[in-house]
Amino acid sequence: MPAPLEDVADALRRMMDLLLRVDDDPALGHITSELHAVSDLLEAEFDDERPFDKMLHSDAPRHDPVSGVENAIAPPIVVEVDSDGTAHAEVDFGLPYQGPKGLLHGGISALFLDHVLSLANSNNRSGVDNGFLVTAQLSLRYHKPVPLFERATVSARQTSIDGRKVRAAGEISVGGEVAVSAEGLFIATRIRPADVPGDKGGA
Ligand SMILES: CCCCCCCCCCCC(=O)SCCNC(=O)CCNC(=O)[C@H](O)C(C)(C)COP(=O)(O)OP(=O)(O)OC[C@H]1O[C@@H](n2cnc3c(N)ncnc32)[C@H](O)[C@@H]1OP(=O)(O)O
Repeated sequence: MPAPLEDVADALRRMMDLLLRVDDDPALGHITSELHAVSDLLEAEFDDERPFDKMLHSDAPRHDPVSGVENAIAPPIVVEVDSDGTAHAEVDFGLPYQGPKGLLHGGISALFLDHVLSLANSNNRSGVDNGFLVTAQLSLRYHKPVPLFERATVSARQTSIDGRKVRAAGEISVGGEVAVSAEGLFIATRIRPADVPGDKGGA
C-alpha cells in the first residue's frame, strides 16, 4: 500500500493534469482558495529539516523529478535493471510534459534520459572513484517526435569506465522505434558520499 506522502503526491498529479484540461474561468478563484487552504495545512507541518536532507537520507530515489514517488512533478517511472546492466522504464507521458501540441517537450526527453543513464551507471561502479557520479556532458539526437499518451520505453546502458569518467548511452523508443537517443559522460566528484553528514550513498 502506498505511503501517505505518495498518496498526496498522486492526488497532486491528478490536479496538475486536470488544470491543463480546464478553460480559464472566474469560478477557478474558488479552487485557488481551496488549494491555498490545503497548502496552509501542509506549511504548519514543516520541521526545520532542510528539504534536500530527505533526499540524501533516502535509500532509493523518492524526491527526484523522474522516479520520485513523493514528487508530483515525476510521473513517476519505475526503473528496472536487467542482469546485463540495461536500465529501462516504461512511461506514458501526459499533458504536464507537453511541448509541441500532442508531443513530448524535448527538455523532458533530456531529463528522463539523463536520469536513466545515471541509473545504468550506478548499477556498475567497479573501478570508479567513490564520488557522486554527476552528468558532465549529455548529447541528444531527436530522431522523431514522442507522442503523448503512448507507451514509451526509456532505456540505457553503461558503455565505458575510465577512472573517474563513466559513459552511458540510451534511447527513448515508441512502438519499437528510436525517437530520441543520448550519449552521456558522467564524472565521479571529488566530494564523496562519506563526506556528506548522514548520507547513505546516493547517486
Ligand atoms: C538516493 C539517490 C537518488 C538519486 C536520484 C537519481 C539522480 C539522477 C541524477 C541525474 C544526474 C544529474 O543530474 S547530475 C547533476 C548535473 N551535473 C552537475 O551538476 C555537474 C556539474 N559539474 C561538476 O560538478 C564538475 O564540472 C565535474 C564534477 C563534472 C568535473 O569537475 P572536476 O572534478 O573538477 O573535474 P576535473 O578534475 O577538472 O576533470 C576530470 C576529468 O574529466 C574531464 N572533464 C571534466 N569536466 C568535463 C566535461 N564537462 N566534459 C568533458 N570532460 C570533462 C577533465 O578533462 C578530466 O579528464 P582527464 O584529464 O582526467 O582525462
